[in-house]
Amino acid sequence: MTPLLQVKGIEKHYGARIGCADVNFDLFPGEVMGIVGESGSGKSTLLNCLAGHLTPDAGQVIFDTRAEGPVDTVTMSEPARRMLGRTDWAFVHQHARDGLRMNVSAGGNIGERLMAVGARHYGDIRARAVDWLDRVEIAENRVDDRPSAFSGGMQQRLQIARNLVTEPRLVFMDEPTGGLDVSVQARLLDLLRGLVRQMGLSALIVTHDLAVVRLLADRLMVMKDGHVVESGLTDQVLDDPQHAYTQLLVSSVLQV
Ligand SMILES: Nc1ncnc2c1ncn2[C@@H]1O[C@H](COP(=O)(O)OP(=O)(O)OP(=O)(O)O)[C@@H](O)[C@H]1O
Repeated sequence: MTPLLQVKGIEKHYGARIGCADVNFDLFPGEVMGIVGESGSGKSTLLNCLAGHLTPDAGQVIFDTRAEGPVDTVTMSEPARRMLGRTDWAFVHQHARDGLRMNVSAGGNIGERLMAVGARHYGDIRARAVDWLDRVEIAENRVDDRPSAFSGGMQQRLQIARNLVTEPRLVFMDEPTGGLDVSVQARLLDLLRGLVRQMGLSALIVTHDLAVVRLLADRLMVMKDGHVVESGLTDQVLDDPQHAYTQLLVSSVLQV
């Protein structure tokens, strides 16, 4: 099987400071990879390098595109990368307002993504928007409301609907449950788990919350000071951590 994503020697510095270095891994279709580590370990830098938001100083990010097969997204043109962002990729931000258009209705937020990939028929677009609102447990009668009228949890669910409606080949998620109340997090996590399973999603999920990776990720990479210090199957890494830092990370949570 061709990997969906091949990450080779990715490195990013901010002046003399290491953002991330020497990151190598493959992601296969239908796989969910968790990236964990404490604050400042380089998780967001890595995710942003992979999603084309930051240009790495070195390395390759080879993505198996729908249109042309495997392509290095680091060296591809900016317009081509932006097109990938609208078609093959999706990015779920920690703060829903970074991933939503706050002055556009909920239905419009979902419909816009569909139009970006060529949908034109108003009735079809609206029907799919309503269907996706339902899938993320937002009542149909909220379709014309703006996200600013939604709670934080609803906004996050809307952001997820907007991202998944076009059935992207790869979903990047940056702390998708961060900043929400614990009970809201649990519900969102449950919903995400259902969607990941139903859709067979391929995803990269950055989080500092081991419960998130325990529930969602097949595999795990543990980062410290910009480097991957341990990786493997999620259950294996969490139940039998080999690296002292992973042991510390796991033991610092009571129960995951
Ligand atoms: N724009 C920037 N300019 C300078 N240094 C940065 C910048 N962004 C990140 N860094 C540094 O790069 C390193 C990795 O940061 P990064 O934000 O990727 O970590 P993180 O694991 O995602 O942390 P958090 O969970 O707090 O977001 C840190 O030392 C950080 O201070």
